Amino acid sequence: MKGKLIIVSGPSGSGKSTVTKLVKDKLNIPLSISATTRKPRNGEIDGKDYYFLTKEEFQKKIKNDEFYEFANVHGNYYGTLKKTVEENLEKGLNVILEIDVQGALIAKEKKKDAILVFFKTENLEVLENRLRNRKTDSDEVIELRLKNAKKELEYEKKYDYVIVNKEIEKACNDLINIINL
Ligand SMILES: Nc1nc2c(ncn2[C@@H]2O[C@H](COP(=O)(O)OP(=O)(O)O)[C@@H](O)[C@H]2O)c(=O)[nH]1
Ligand SMILES: Nc1ncnc2c1ncn2[C@@H]1O[C@H](COP(=O)(O)OP(=O)(O)O)[C@@H](O)[C@H]1O
Repeated sequence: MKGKLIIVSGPSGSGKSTVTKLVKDKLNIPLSISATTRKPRNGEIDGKDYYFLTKEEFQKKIKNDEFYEFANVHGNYYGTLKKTVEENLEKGLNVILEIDVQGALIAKEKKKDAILVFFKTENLEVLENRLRNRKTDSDEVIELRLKNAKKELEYEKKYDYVIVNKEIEKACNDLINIINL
């Protein structure tokens, strides 16, 4: 049997990385590492958090048709490599992609039975507090992410499930239940 493709999106700061990492560990789902032209944050490791590429390297991969999907998000390119998705699904492994709303719709077009899960916080104030407390981004970057959050929230209705991330443990269980449906 082939694996399931689960796609997780949500505004920056909604907690999708935190919850997805915990769920992947718990269910033994392999990591799917995206490529990006964003600069690494403190503590981020190339080949673990992302494949950090130059714009030229990224564009070469676009030209060589290496991406399952890609998009420009908050001013940088992000993309999922085809091999990350296709090899694992063929092996019968579930794949979780944590990607933006544009990429999610591209992936859903390609694989109609993909399950789309949208993460959000109770309100924008909580989102802003989480982004500020994370201390990974400058004020300018946070402002842009909050501005984009309002647009991203309009995509919620296109998703199969919505998780309001209040308690981490509850959000993890919600995601596990969706995967196991
Ligand atoms: N389309 C697409 N989006 C991605 C991919 N990888 C990450 N993203 C999205 O890019 C956005 C920014 O990610 P990141 O810079 O890590 O910031 P964060 O969301 O604040 O943790 C998020 O919405 C991610 O879901 C990818 O491979 N493809
Ligand atoms: N349920 C939660 N309650 C409180 N803080 C959370 C919760 N989920 C995530 N966080 C924290 O909020 C911040 C943003 O989470 P993160 O997973 O980086 O979001 P995203 O990947 O959506 O940008 C991080 O500092 C994380 O530790």
